Amino acid sequence: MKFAVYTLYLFISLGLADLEVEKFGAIGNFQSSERTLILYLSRTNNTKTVAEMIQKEVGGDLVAVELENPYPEDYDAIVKQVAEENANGFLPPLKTKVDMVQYDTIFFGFPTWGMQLPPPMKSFLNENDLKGKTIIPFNTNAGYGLGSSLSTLKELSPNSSILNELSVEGGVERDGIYFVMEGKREVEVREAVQKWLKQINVLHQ
Ligand SMILES: Cc1cc2nc3c(=O)[nH]c(=O)nc-3n(C[C@H](O)[C@H](O)[C@H](O)COP(=O)(O)O)c2cc1C
Repeated sequence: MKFAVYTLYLFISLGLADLEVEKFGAIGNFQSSERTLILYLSRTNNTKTVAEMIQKEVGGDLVAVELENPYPEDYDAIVKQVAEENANGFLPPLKTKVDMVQYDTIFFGFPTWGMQLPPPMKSFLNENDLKGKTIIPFNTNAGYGLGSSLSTLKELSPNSSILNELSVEGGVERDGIYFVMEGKREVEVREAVQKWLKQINVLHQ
């Protein structure tokens, strides 16, 4: 009898332990996606598409960075304005306001502009306190890489933990190549996003 009771107890506790693990896993995932922000700047929708791919994998809130005074449509004009802003340290005011208290994890997406972090992303880091939060950078560029953007991100968020970035080739607006995240390229980038999310342990293998 004693043995039977003990066996029953063992079964119940093992069962409960199993349940606990499952519950914890589910709640863990749920909470992390609830408290995840996917923030991005995008002019020709390449970085936006990567942001949407990330959201599809991990959930979270997708927010575009928008300016109070939008940049000119003309490519040469925006290049000139961004170069001036970078040289003067001008931080363009943002229309986008985010209550950061609700987030622990911030996917931080931007195109490379003038081999730097675009001024609106510098504005965002200046306007918002990301202390104690995890920042996960992602980027698209015309094939020249990230330039100084990651070191600027680190400088402007000294009290955050910054995970390894994803950087992929996007458009080449200079040459009239705007949106490229379709067909074969979309499939390649989606695979790169999934691989990266596993490497940084956001997705499980
Ligand atoms: C103002 C401006 C400056 C750019 N400077 C660079 C650069 O320095 N290096 C680079 O590889 N691509 C540069 N690009 C190209 C973008 O990084 C690339 O097209 C990116 O995929 C655009 O992302 P989006 O579609 O999300 O706006 C620049 C684009 C713009 C509009």
